Amino acid sequence: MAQPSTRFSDNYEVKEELGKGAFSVVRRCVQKATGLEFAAKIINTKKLSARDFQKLEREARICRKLQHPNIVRLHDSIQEESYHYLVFDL
Ligand SMILES: Nc1ncnc2c1ncn2[C@@H]1O[C@H](COP(=O)(O)OP(=O)(O)OP(=O)(O)O)[C@@H](O)[C@H]1O
Repeated sequence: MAQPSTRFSDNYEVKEELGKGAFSVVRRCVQKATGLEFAAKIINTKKLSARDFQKLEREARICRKLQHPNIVRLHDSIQEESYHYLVFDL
């Protein structure tokens, strides 16, 4: 049987909480391969309605396109079984 995907925890070490959003917790994380630090916005997708889930996908799609010195860059976007991880520059 296929193992559930653990792409986030395989690749990042989760550290302290940096802040909270309406549907998310933002935590500092360290990319294991590089030692680089990022801010991971961790969203419990089990609590989201279908509409909210669409909004989350839209947010990720838009963030991926944004390139501006005053806007944090979306580095990675990972969907696992119960959580979605948006990995931003810290
Ligand atoms: N890239 C980052 N670096 C450092 N801290 C961050 C970063 N992103 C978010 N935070 C912290 O997390 C808090 C919540 O993040 P953000 O404002 O993105 O959430 P939100 O848009 O309110 O959330 P939601 O999408 O759940 O409604 C911020 O106020 C800030 O303290």
